[in-house]
Amino acid sequence: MTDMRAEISGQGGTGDAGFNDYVQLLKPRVMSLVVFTAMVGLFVAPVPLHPIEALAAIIFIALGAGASGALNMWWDADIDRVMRRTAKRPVPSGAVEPGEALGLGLALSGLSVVMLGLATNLLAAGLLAFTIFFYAVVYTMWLKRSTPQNIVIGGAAGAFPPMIGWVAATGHVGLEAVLMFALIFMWTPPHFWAMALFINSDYEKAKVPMLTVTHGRKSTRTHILVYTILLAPVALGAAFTAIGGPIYFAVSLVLNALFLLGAVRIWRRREEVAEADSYAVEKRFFALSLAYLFLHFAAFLVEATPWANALSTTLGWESLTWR
Ligand code: HEM
Ligand SMILES: CC(C)=CCC/C(C)=C/CC/C(C)=C/COP(=O)(O)OP(=O)(O)O
Repeated sequence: MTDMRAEISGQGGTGDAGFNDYVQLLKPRVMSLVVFTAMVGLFVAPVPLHPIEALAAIIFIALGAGASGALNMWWDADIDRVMRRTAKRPVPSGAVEPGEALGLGLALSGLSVVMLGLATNLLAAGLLAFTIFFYAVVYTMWLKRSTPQNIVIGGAAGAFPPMIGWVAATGHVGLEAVLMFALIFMWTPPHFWAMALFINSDYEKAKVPMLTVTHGRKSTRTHILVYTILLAPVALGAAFTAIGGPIYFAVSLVLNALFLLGAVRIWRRREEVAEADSYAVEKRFFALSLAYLFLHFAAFLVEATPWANALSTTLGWESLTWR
């Protein structure tokens, strides 16, 4: 099977991979934010884990996330080879054999799920297994090449990590875990489509039916605005739950105002103008999307500290909170 995929994608691999090639296989940059959201889900949960258990849970969720990245790179080697942004990745560049990427992805998936189950609970392990399956099989092998809604549905995979963290600590799914899921789920389309606006030619070349390819940039701009509008009440609503508070609310208000302004600017942009300035506004919006998610989750973390609790009590925030 592996050899067959290697043949299909026309690559054998030299096999002379260094340690860094294996690290790159785990998509460390993207997964760093994924793991941060999982860590926040774990720390803001109402049941504190023993520090050793918490550290183990974060390590195994990170391993699982990396494993899903390796499986994605194994399956996508043929299109990654065609796209400028991804051509130097370890499998398409030939540094890592396709079979090695598959083997590492499967081994780390199994290891991370079993170890998370042993370190925390079965539900957390089951959710991790489902998330790996959703990203590697449902998104990568099925949706990515078949529908422009690929990242809307597939985005669920990236939304599960804080829920896994929460469940690792509590053993069950709570309202707050669902809200953290919803926040990432609604954030993913503007995050991804902003980037698709300025790397559309890559997807066109690789024949991946991203929204920019199938419906054009104008429609994608409208989609970004719609999802950014829908995202705001989800993000702000979390302020009035047990994981929110006045600091989170203030941070979220500013971030949503900036994100909405950015989305409106993107929506109003004429294509000739965007092309003339090399998609500078779209690139800034993509960078803002990363700060948006990071700062929302950092604010959840701040709200879990004793002095933030004291501030909430002083302001009477509890009376506004849905518990
Ligand atoms: C289906 C969902 C998603 C898609 C299709 C998507 C797609 C992408 C792509 C194609 C890139 C450029 C990556 C590169 O060239 O290395 C990127 C960057 C990034 N994404 Fe996403 N993303 C998704 C969800 C997420 C989630 C859930 C997170 C974190 C919670 C995330 C965090 C990041 C980060 C941190 C970067 C910047 C990486 C860097 O600086 O190299 N993404 N995303
Ligand atoms: C715990 C766990 C298993 C977490 C997984 C989290 C997850 C699904 C993150 C997805 C983020 C991501 C790298 C999308 C890239 O899509 P792409 O593959 O289309 O991007 P590419 O073109 O850069 O390969």
